[in-house]
Amino acid sequence: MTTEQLVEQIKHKKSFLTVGLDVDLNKIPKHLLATEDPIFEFNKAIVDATHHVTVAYKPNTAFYEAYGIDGWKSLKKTIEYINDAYPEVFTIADAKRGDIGNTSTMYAKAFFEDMNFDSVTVAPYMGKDSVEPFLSFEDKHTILLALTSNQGAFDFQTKEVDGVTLYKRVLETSKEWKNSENLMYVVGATKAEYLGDIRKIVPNSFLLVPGVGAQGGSLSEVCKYGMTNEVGLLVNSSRGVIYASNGEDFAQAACIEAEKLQQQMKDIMTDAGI
Ligand SMILES: O=c1ccn([C@@H]2O[C@H](COP(=O)(O)O)[C@@H](O)[C@H]2O)c(=O)[nH]1
Repeated sequence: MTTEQLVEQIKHKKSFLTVGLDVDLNKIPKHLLATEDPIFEFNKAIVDATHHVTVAYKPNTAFYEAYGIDGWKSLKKTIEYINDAYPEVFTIADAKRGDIGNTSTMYAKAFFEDMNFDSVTVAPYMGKDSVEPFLSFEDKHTILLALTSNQGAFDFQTKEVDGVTLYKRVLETSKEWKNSENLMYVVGATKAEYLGDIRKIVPNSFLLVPGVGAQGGSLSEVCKYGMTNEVGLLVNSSRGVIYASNGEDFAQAACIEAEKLQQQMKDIMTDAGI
């Protein structure tokens, strides 16, 4: 998917909501456990109930890898279902990969070719040759971790190295890499106050912003400092949407939560004249 198609979808749906498909078999409704593939059945119901207000789905691969081969099959079935039934929706493999060049090429093939995701999250700290293999895929997007939502972000990312804050160095340096137009960045919603500085370095790049909902980040603060005139944000909520209920009404409850977030996004976009 091109960035233009993503922007079109955002304007059409008046939404920049990303729903995180972080499926934990201990949290899903009990009646689904009797089905052949409970993870897929859960995801399908969530996607069918929320796609009208959602522009991206973000399965975190950890939640599938934890179930071994069966989990990986459920992930593949999920992405195939989204791509077939809702091809306009952007897909993100939250895998946080990155390795020496030839290994990164194999990671990129796994997510872009075999799984056919639109994007994958990548850790930047092995540097240019670990990221460029992802960037070479046309109409695919690499989402580099910049300033993460967790407390541990303060251990390294906000520290100064040679007079430059590390996350700022990640942003500045990565802009010089080959095909850097295919780059997006992760910035946690819990770090909204940093978004002004981040936008000085990457004024137009899309930012994937996890951390609203369960982690307590504020949607309005994120938009105040991080929104561009084409929105430029994909704001993620995982647990806050998908576990709104663990009863038989789980999909309907997820729909209600997703629609609430979309309504707030629509209001913010309208106020900004988008
Ligand atoms: O900085 C980061 C990077 C990734 N994540 C991931 O996003 C979701 C958030 O889930 P919630 O349930 O909405 O808290 C999850 O997959 C994280 O691994 C993040 O939270 N922060």
